[in-house]
Amino acid sequence: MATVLYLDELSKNYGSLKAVDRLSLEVEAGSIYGLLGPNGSGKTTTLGMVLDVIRPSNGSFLWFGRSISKETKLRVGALLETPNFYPYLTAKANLQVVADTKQANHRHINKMLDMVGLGTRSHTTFKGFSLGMKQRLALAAAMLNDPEVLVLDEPTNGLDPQGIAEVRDLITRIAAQGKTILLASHLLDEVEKVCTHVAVLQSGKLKANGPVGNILSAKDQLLISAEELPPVLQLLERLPYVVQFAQEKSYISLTLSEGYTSTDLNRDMFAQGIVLSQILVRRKSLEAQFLEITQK
Ligand SMILES: Nc1ncnc2c1ncn2[C@@H]1O[C@H](COP(=O)(O)OP(=O)(O)OP(=O)(O)O)[C@@H](O)[C@H]1O
Repeated sequence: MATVLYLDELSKNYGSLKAVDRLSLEVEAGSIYGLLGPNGSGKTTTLGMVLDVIRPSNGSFLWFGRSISKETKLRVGALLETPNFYPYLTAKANLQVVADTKQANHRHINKMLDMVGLGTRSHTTFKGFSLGMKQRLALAAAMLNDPEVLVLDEPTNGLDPQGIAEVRDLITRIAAQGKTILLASHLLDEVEKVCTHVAVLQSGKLKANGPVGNILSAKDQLLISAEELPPVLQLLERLPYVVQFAQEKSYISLTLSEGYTSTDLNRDMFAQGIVLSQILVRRKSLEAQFLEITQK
């Protein structure tokens, strides 16, 4: 996979505050890369630096293997905050204005309005739009010159649940067209639902990064008990899908490989003549995992 964006020890200091502290990461083509972190963790500053609106204090970054330039900027669309569209112009007229400033072809406008689900509302004035529709129009504007990469800062901020669902769906549809998306969010479940990769930031520092499934997958823990624990422990040794187990007083806690459930375990125990008296699933919340990562 080609590397779209490469950050090498990128840093930004505001006086003594290290807003972004030696951040290194790689965004691969076709990924939906989430920058996840609480307010003030440096997400917006990072996006600002790679979009050339904030000057880094140290470190460097490359887009498509090159320093940022007019040419690389044309390949990256951005949505940093809800843009100021003209309230009394229609959705279509607003996109015409944006197309002119970006020197993008007007023939993409209808296609983009359709893509963001505003095709039938192209003649509605911007002021009549819900917040979700405004955000979708902003995404259409960012996509007008057909960039390979979209950079989005908190794209669902302030939206109601329906607006959130629409924008998230739109992001995954855009990615399905082969675009790369870099998305900053403080919402764990947003990153888990939308992103393929994640970098967890805290106080400007990278705490963890990798595929979302590796970093944020909450493995359920099973708690089981039986009248006699030794035969259970012996069988657990032999079951290939048991990742780890430990006896805790009168019960055993364990985790299973991806794709296996308590039903598989119960069936295999029963086949060996073991009747489990209790099976409990203890779900590890994403929040608990996030705390684990950020407290490391
Ligand atoms: N222009 C500035 N001058 C001084 N400090 C700044 C400036 N911009 C950001 N900061 C500080 O840098 C840190 C990182 O801010 P940043 O906006 O990048 O975080 P964030 O993760 O995007 O948070 P949020 O979601 O609240 O925007 C914060 O402590 C913030 O107060």
